[in-house]
Amino acid sequence: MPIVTSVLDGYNVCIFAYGQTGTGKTYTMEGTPENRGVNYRTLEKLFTLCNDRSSIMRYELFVSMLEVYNEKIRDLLVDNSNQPAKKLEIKQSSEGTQEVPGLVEARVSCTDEVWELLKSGSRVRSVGSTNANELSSRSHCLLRVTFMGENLINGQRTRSHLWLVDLAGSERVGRIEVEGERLKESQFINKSLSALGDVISALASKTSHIPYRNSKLTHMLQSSLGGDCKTLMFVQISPSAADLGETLCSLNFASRVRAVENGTARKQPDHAELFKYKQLAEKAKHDEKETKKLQDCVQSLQLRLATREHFCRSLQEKVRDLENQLAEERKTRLKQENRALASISTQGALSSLNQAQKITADKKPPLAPTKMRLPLRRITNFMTVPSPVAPNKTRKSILPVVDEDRENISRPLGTANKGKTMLKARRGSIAVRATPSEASQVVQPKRRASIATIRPESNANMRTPLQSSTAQLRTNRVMGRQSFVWDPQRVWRTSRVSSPLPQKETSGVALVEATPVGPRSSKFRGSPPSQPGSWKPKHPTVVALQKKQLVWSPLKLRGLKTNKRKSLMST
Ligand SMILES: Nc1ncnc2c1ncn2[C@@H]1O[C@H](COP(=O)(O)OP(=O)(O)OP(=O)(O)O)[C@@H](O)[C@H]1O
Repeated sequence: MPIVTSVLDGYNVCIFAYGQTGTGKTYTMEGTPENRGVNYRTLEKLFTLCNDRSSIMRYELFVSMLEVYNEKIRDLLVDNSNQPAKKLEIKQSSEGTQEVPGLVEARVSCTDEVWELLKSGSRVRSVGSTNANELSSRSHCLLRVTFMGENLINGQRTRSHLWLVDLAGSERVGRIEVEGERLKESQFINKSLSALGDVISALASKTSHIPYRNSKLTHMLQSSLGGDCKTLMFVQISPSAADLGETLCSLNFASRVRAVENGTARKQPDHAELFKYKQLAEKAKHDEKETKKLQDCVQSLQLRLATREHFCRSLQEKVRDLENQLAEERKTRLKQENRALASISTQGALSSLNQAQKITADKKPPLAPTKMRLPLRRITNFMTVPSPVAPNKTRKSILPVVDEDRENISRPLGTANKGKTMLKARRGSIAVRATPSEASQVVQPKRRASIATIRPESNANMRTPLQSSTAQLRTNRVMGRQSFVWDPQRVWRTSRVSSPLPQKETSGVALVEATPVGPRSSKFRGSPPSQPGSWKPKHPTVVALQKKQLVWSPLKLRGLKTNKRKSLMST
């Protein structure tokens, strides 16, 4: 049987018996133990072929058996004697095949197992007694054998079905004289066979619509009748001349079936395997989409990273520029500080040299300057009267200082002068202390301005122009030379040189008036001792002009010498 071999090759095969009732359809399909029917022989042949191909192919066989009785599907392999029959429905799978969910599929490995199953199913099948057949089949019996094949060489899998169908016999209701339940069964049988005839006619005429769903039988055999399967039909006819009409009908039906061309049969791949491959393909597609999304995300992150790197590079360049600028500014400032220190050291050296010369001349030990000094500022003949109130640091320094340790304080003229009311020429030294911010930037020596004045200590209300000027400067925060600007952060230190002039209270004013006031006044203004030798200035540069009662300064001394020369030359 070549058609049976096709099942093992992966083709769907359908073998069914059609004919008048009592003509031997069941006998042909099932047979007897002595004369095996098509079902047994087919399965026997298939098992033989499976054994022959065992080195190449591996098969698994599953047997299902059902009947369509009165347009109802019933599983014949279920022992439902004690339970009501479970209702089964035909469903179309995703692969386009018709499946009956819940149908028993018994795995068989040999012919004997199949035979036992067929016998058990046949016992359950609905039969009835009619005038034509004592054990007439009142239903369509369908035996489905599923073959799961796997090629051991290439791994190809197939899943094919073999349908072995024993149709109920067509019969004339009036002739067989059935009533009641048998009449109803005959009507359903004739209706389903008529639907089968319509499907065959539609398939033969190649119409667009094939009425498969007009009956459970045609619906179940849809893929076997009009699909890509191989179909074989047995036509059972009666040899009796009385059944000539039914015989002609059966032959006409067989002629239509023979005219049906379904096209080339195709191998049926394992749909489960195909479904698995489909799932793998869908998963690969999904993974590809995810990969594309991740690639887009990575690309956007790379763009953001590149943007941030560019921004960081620009910031680093800015920082580098600022560092270079800061370094240049530091260099410039360092140069300026070096220049300032050099000039200060030069001036300090000159002043020290002058002081050393004078000390040598006076044979006095030089005063050891404890701190670096700037050139003495120009001293004006204005001196402010210290205010009795506001005891701040600056004002305190203006008050008469009696500390003998202060280097700029003139020594007292004698103990006899203590307690006497007399005008004393005083010199105020104003020291400037650099603010912390300035000290951190530029190292500048403490500045000191020496101011000589004469002020009667007894009368604090009297003010000389110098005092008024000092007061005014204190108010205006401007003091000394024009280039000397008052800085509140600095501390002024004034020291006074007591004037040795024993003058009256009003003589201070006269003395001050007699003091030459010019744009270039001497740096130190003090009163010389009243008697030569009685007073010796502590500071060598401070010389008081006693006779003229003027504040003495080296510059003035130089000017006086020049004027004396000029006057001598003129005389
Ligand atoms: N070729 C045959 N050789 C011997 N007996 C046969 C043969 N064909 C049929 N019979 C006998 O005829 C009787 C009816 O046969 P069978 O039941 O197979 O008919 P049927 O077509 O299936 O009827 P129904 O359609 O009503 O089921 C049976 O008793 C069977 O043994």
